[in-house]
Amino acid sequence: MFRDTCRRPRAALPAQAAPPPGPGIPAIRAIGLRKGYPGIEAVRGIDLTVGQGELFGFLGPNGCGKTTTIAMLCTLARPSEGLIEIAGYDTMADPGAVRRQLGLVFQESTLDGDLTARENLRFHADLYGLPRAMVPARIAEMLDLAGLTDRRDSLVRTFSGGMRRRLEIARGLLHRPRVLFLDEPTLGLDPEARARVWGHLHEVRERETLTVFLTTHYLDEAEQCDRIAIVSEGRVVAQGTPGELKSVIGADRVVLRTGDDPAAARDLRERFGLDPVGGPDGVTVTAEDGARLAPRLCAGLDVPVYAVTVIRPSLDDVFLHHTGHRIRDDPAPGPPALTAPTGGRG
Ligand SMILES: Nc1ncnc2c1ncn2[C@@H]1O[C@H](COP(=O)(O)OP(=O)(O)OP(=O)(O)O)[C@@H](O)[C@H]1O
Repeated sequence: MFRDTCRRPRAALPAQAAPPPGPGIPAIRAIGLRKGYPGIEAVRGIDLTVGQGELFGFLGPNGCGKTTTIAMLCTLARPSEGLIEIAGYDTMADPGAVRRQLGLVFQESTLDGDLTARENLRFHADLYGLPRAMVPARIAEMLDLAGLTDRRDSLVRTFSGGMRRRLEIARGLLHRPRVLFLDEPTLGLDPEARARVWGHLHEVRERETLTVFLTTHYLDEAEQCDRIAIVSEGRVVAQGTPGELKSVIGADRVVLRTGDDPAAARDLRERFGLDPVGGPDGVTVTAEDGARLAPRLCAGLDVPVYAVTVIRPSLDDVFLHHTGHRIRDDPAPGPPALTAPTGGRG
């Protein structure tokens, strides 16, 4: 959550959309980023490179330094050490040019409930100094994108949580930023509202050339990221695509429910060279590619196979492996499982 280190910029911001960064220039580049507060080193040497157009997830347990890092990337807090470039602009040397590149959506709503949706957007357009002639059309475009055109003249305090989030994202995009920072964009929303916010985000990414830097504690949101960095105690401890991160921590598990588990275990050992483990759910083997192995096992065992389940390592397993915590403190949903009933042989 953003605290006092992290305030919205007060000064009016530049009028023109920033020119696009040249090809090959990262949307975000941070080198050796550190930030200390009295008695605590919140960020302890973070390196990050985020490419143009990426949906980048920044995950970590509470208090690991995510918000402090975002505050520095957004020019809202000064690093104790390190270099940051946003679309090639140095945050320290050229903060104005950097802010022109940024859209910010914080955990806590900064909408004015006593203004309408349209008035909130107009206020933001004035704050960012958008050319007056383009404001009505851009506001209409953003309201349309947020699915709020028919509520444009309603007071924001009458909006649901999901509508507010969509309006906040629309507002963050009004001045055509190159990089959108989203701090827990769907926190506290019900599943339907979360799905709509994500639908909105995907549509935005199709329409606008945009890099999204996202923090989330939701597993399904992390799964949608192109790449993820996992932070623990102020450092990046793992980085990669969701698939890469999962493949590093281990293999798939294939669980077989059979008519004769001891015989199946013997077959698995002798014919397939596997190392089966028995349990209440059946016989389990591990494999690099469980989905490919499962049909071979079904076809090759002499005992009847009633069901086969392939369990892949989840991002939650990855998170636990690197940080010692689950992504959420409350029980997370289990990993996606492919269960195929089968007649087997015999
Ligand atoms: N202004 C501040 N003064 C002193 N300590 C701070 C300040 N802001 C953050 N901290 C401390 O720095 C550490 C990192 O905080 P930060 O808010 O960056 O973590 P976070 O990963 O964003 O946590 P959360 O997921 O709970 O929002 C924490 O120990 C926090 O208490």
